[in-house]
Amino acid sequence: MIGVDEAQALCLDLVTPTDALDVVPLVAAHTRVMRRAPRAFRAQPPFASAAMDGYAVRDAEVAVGASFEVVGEAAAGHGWDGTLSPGQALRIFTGAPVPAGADHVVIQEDVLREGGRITLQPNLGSGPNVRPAGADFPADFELEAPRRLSPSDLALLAAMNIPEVIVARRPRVALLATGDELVLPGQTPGRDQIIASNVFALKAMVDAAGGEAIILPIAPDREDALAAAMAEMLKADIAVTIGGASVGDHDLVGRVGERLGLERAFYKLAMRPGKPLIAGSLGAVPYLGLPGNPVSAIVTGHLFLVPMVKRWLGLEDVQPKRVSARLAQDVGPTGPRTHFMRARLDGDSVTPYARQDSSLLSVLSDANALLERPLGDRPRKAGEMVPVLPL
Ligand SMILES: Nc1nc2c(c(=O)[nH]1)N[C@H]1C(S)=C(S)[C@@H](COP(=O)(O)OP(=O)(O)OC[C@H]3O[C@@H](n4cnc5c(N)ncnc54)[C@H](O)[C@@H]3O)O[C@H]1N2
Ligand code: MOO
Repeated sequence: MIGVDEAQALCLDLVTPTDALDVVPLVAAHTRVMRRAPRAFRAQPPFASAAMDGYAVRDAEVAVGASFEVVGEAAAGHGWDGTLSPGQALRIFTGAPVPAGADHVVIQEDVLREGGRITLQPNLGSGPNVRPAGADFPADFELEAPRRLSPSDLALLAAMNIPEVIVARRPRVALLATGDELVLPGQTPGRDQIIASNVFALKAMVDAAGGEAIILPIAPDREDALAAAMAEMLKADIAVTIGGASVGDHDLVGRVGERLGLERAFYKLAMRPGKPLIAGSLGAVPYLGLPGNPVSAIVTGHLFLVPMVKRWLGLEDVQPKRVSARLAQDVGPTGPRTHFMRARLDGDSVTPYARQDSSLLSVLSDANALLERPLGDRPRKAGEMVPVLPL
């Protein structure tokens, strides 16, 4: 069986970053992946501007007791066109262009004004209270791409006078739950049935990663019906089945996939939970066959599906973040599979849950991290540093 790192690399290899692009206005661009680096063509601020309300003067003339004649006024949006001469001051407000000849704004609290003159007072601050032109960004500034646009990115793009951005289209990710035992929430389950659950977590994860998950009708454990349902996924950008991946008589996904031209990249990996994962191409569509156990499906979704969505969008840094944390308690040795233990991360202290069965959604919901225990690892003591994946 292959290891987790190799499996992650093979899954990414299945995906080509899309060249399907959308042009969207800034108001619709939050979390979209910007693919072209836009250029500002205008510095910010575009002129030296006052950082405080007060009086613009020459820095060389600033001294306690110095006195100036006030010759005019500048406010934000309303500059003053002249040039200050020695001995002159300009009344100025925050955001106004600093006039030629001035390079210091004395704040009004440091000034005594009498009629048309000001005198600088003993508590004089140091200044200069002037924001140079281009202090935020220069005229040739480019915002690096690809990037997933944050709220601050949107403000920066607006300041650059960019009203719309070129972003990757969202990948359509088809999610197909399989199994005769499943019904949707709100339906009435039969005596031997349970509620399909993990598809809702996977949809939320895909959507949050920048994709557009489509939940297909549940497919039964019959070859022809499953083949028809899986054929629907050939229209998607990424295809995902859930369940039926293991070795049981009713685990049909691999076999049916092959009828539809599935080329496997791998089947099974040394990971707990998630061993019976299938990865490959279904026709031309990147495909994952996730195991059905809810925790297995969600953990493999986190480690393999979400990075595939991000790669499709054109992002480079796609793997889940790992941090280092201190074990809060002793843990035993691991077996032949890397164990992603459901855990609680508090500050830099990590505690695995006692119950680790891959059916336990209540434990996963309480968890906020996965404690990664490499395969064949020795017992570890409380206080040792270990890798952790925040959820
Ligand atoms: N003899 C062996 N049996 C099993 C092995 C093995 O190696 N040899 N592997 C086990 C492991 S590990 C896993 S994980 C499961 C995965 O099996 P499948 O992918 O075939 O999943 P199913 O059998 O369809 O379902 C497993 C379990 O999860 C429930 N399920 C399925 N889909 C959903 C859903 N959408 N929402 C909620 N719950 C779901 C299903 O009812 C089963 O209880 O196989 C082990 N067996
Ligand atoms: O690998 Mo299974 O996912 O342990 O339950």
